[in-house]
Amino acid sequence: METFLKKPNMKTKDLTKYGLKDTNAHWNLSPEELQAITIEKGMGKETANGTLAINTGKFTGRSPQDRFLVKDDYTKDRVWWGKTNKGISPENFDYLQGEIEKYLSGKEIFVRDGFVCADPKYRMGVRTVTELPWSNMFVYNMFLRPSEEELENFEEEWLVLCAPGYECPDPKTYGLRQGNFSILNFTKKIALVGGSAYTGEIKKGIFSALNMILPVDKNVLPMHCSANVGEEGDTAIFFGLSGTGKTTLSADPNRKLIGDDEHGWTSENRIFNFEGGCYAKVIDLTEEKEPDIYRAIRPGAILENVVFKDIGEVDYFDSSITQNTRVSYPIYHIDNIQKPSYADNPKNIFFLTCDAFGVLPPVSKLTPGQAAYHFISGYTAKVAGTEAGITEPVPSFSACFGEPFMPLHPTVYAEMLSKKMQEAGVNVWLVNTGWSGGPYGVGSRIKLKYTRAMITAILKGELDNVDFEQHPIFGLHMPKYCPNVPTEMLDPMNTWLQKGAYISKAIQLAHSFHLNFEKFASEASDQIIEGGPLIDEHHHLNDHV
Ligand SMILES: Nc1ncnc2c1ncn2[C@@H]1O[C@H](COP(=O)(O)OP(=O)(O)O)[C@@H](O)[C@H]1O
Ligand SMILES: C=C(OP(=O)(O)O)C(=O)O
Repeated sequence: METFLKKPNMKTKDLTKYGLKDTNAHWNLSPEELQAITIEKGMGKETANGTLAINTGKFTGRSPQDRFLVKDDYTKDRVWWGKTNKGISPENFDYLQGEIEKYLSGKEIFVRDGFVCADPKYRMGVRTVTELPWSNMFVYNMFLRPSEEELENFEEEWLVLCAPGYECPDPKTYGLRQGNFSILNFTKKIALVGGSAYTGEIKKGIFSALNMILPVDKNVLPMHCSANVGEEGDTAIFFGLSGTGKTTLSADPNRKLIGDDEHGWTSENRIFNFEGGCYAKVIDLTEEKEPDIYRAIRPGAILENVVFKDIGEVDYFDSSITQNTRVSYPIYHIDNIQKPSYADNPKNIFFLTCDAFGVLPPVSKLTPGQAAYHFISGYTAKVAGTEAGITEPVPSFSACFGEPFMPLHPTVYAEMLSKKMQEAGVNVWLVNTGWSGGPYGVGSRIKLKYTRAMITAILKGELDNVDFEQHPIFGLHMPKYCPNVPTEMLDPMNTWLQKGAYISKAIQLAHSFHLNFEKFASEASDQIIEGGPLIDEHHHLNDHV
């Protein structure tokens, strides 16, 4: 394998224009080469079937507080400086960019040219320069892979500089909270990742960029969702924050996978994947429960932060490094995929929420007003793992089911979605993949096989003619019957030991919804406001709590 390390770089592509000097740059190495280099450098090892396994070091998940957007003329009047999108000055960005360039200069580095956006009309070139060989292999897995010819003529629109080994020594001086950071500059079209080797930062950085560029410049709605399509061409999309089930539920052997995390909805009535690969969680993974993901773990894939129980054998139940153990793989590691990764307007939209209180029904049908209300609210629990500092489910509201990645005001995305849903005449469903029988600590997480059965029933039209009843507090319409699902669990109140305890918890949650929605109320129509919980929270809270 030494040949790769010693081979002079024959390409003449110029990195000095980015301020990178005297580098030994490897351009677009194959995944096999990158894997061999990773192992040669002692940065990873192989499982028995030859899959690369690496550790990301200190950061095993995203650090949302450390993500920034440059405050300049481009972002000034556009960005909604909400709770997680922090602003940084252009001068501080230039300083950090210069420091990263100095840090990478003189080093052996890895360059990868790839595309994002599978629809040719919206395709965008991204050049990623990484300090580590396996981060580069991640980019090969996750972005769309150009042909040889496309590589020869490749033109990048965005540049990602990823230097996990560079931590800013005096973060406060440069507007940072700590030494690691992830920053987008829309004017320079550069994404910087410093101090963190969590590969998710690279893909979520470009996702955040697309969440600005696509609606502003291209009239495309960007969505934090997975997507698949049935034999009849019926597309389904699954919105949800991290850990709610986008990847798991979209991997359905009976349907073609379009993508597991990020999609655009065009004005030409098309849903397209931004990416060329998947990034699945592998904690507690078994072949029986998640066969498609399990079988995608083969040479070419990269396992992150897993623990080996024996030579070459991974213990997927070991969370001693992190709960957020992962695997990235090119989408073609899944058998049943849509090629290319786009399809027609969706017929069904699922909002996945992982309700840690055990209040929301496992499945319910939403009216247009409820759909807009729940999209803007983005209620879920952050599940242990993906975000730094989250060790048990924490209820949260994340607008558009992806607030940390959305630079514009949530109502911009919500209005686009409502219009598209109306035009396409879709059904919208709220699916709780979280708790049943009580809150976290008392009840238990809804079994994957039941969630799958609910989704399958909907996709087959089996809930089209069943009776629904309205939830007394949330106003959601719950089916009274669903094939292959115990009927008593369809109304969550039945699963709690004490009805009174359920009602007070539900009212409490409804109250949180109302409080969260206050900041959006002035911009929301009556129809949307009426889509919220039915109760007047103060009156009922007094009655019941
Ligand atoms: N009822 C359920 N529905 C979906 N996922 C579930 C369910 N119960 C447990 N899980 C687990 O929750 C995790 C969901 O993660 P994932 O599909 O990667 O979410 P996302 O793609 O939205 O980040 C997986 O580890 C899956 O096995
Ligand atoms: C990679 C991420 O997305 P998800 O957890 O939804 O896969 C992330 O949020 O860091």
